[in-house]
Amino acid sequence: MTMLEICDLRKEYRTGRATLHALDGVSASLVAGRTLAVVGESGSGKSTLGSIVAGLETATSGTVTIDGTTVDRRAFRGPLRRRVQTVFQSPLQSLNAKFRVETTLAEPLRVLLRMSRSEASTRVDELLDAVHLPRELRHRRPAELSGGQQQRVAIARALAPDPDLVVLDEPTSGLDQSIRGHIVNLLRELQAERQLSYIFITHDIDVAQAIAHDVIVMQHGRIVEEGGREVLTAPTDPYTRRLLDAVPTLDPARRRRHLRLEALPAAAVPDTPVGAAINPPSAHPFDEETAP
Ligand SMILES: Nc1ncnc2c1ncn2[C@@H]1O[C@H](COP(=O)(O)OP(=O)(O)OP(=O)(O)O)[C@@H](O)[C@H]1O
Repeated sequence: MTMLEICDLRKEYRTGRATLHALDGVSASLVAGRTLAVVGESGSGKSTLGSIVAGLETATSGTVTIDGTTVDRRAFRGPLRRRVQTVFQSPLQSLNAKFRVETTLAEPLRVLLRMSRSEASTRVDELLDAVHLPRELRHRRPAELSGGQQQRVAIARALAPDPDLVVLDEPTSGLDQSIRGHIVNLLRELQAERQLSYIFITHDIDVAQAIAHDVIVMQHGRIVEEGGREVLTAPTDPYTRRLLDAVPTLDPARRRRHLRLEALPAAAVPDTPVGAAINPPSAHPFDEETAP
């Protein structure tokens, strides 16, 4: 079922006398339980799109609906505040440096799910388990964690209020190559367990291939190509081809080992909806992959 509809979205910024079209008529949709990867060069409008969907910015015109509810500031004062969460490139954008992990994770539970202190405390352990972090880390502050651990805490924080849609804006870009694969695997595992829908913004084509079910390629605020993962292996648009050509050439098997991606059980891949232009689940690039 389509959960997200983006219709003719425009975002303009006035810069002096000029008008910059950060988004210039973007339309897209996302079926529940799937990942829409948004790729494109720097400045193409990816983050602007994610910020509007996440209710962090308002569009100049156009609409975004989530399960039929129009996304606007008012909607984000209601249930959408719980249902849509974000993960950013820098975990420190989501984590308060002064707070211990347990405070960071308990806050959305207390505020958005109205849990008691003891309920929230138990749930903090469950969230740490879900992102494969030792429970003892609950007593640490962000500075006492590695970059990968910080990003796992940021993901746990996004999961805390039990969202339906997570907007991930370059969540692996600040991490070492070896850690990226672990985070991608974690996100895929969480998606399968919780039927999460993702908007995954990235300039990293390998990561996009690893996580995407559907892809949009953006340039100058417009979609220049869209489709299933094959957009990233057999692009038809010259801009997408140039984007892919800019990626250092590694053969696909080496890329997968590079990212340390693990196979998920077949059932973990969301069902292919009827009529969706994407590869069947068995064609997922990592289904046949075993960890190196
Ligand atoms: N607050 C703002 N004021 C003016 N221009 C802005 C503002 N925010 C973004 N822009 C411009 O809008 C365009 C799209 O920016 P956006 O951050 O969405 O691109 P992006 O594809 O996410 O880039 P990157 O990968 O570098 O983050 C850029 O030209 C950017 O300079």
